[in-house]
Amino acid sequence: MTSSLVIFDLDGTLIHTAPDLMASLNHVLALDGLAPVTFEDMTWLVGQGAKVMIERAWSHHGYAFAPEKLETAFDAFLVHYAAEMPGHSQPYPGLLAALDRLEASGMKLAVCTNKTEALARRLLDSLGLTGRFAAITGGDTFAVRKPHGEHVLGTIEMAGALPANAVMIGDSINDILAAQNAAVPAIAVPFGYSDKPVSDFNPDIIINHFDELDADMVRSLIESRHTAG
Ligand SMILES: O=C(O)COP(=O)(O)O
Ligand SMILES: [Mg+2]
Repeated sequence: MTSSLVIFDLDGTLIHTAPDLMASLNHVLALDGLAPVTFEDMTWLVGQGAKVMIERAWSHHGYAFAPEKLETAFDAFLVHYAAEMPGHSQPYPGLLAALDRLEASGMKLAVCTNKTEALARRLLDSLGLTGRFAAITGGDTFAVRKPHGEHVLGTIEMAGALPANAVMIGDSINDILAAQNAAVPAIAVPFGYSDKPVSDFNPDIIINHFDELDADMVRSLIESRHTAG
């Protein structure tokens, strides 16, 4: 039988990265003399990768930018963000124990993030976590990214699992929609970066802390999907 697969979003789900993302974004904004964004703003700036984050911050400031400026700003962001890694970024409380529990039950783990794959790998490397995941895919790994279901399905395939045995855990509407588009059960966490309550996205279940996540929960979500047809 194929192993179950638990797929994690990265920013705001596995790792609390917003302070470092914000520092690098504010560095880029300052290059154009723009005011910094606040931590509150990060709840709607994060989710579609760094390029969209920069564009959203520019629009927020009413900054009329030429599209070619985006590549320069993105490069400046990458240099700043990668240089500080892992900075203040840390796994959320209870995460490492939850990964241990799932692995001990024979489950595979994967990461499906809209960060670029290189940045995601670098961050996970810097925290000593890369080896725990059967697959790590980013917003640039495939032709599409979350909320597209193919990003989730591609991650499942790379991890050597089957959609019928997978669940997705995330903090934003992109994660829950991507799971729904891939027809896999969705677990939402309310402690990440979302400007709307995660209950608005109709996940199958919400966990408030990683202490709640175990193999029984994953199995019952997968089984309930099968009985529901
Ligand atoms: O960095 C982002 O904008 C999104 O990253 P995530 O998909 O890991 O939440
Ligand atoms: Mg996220």
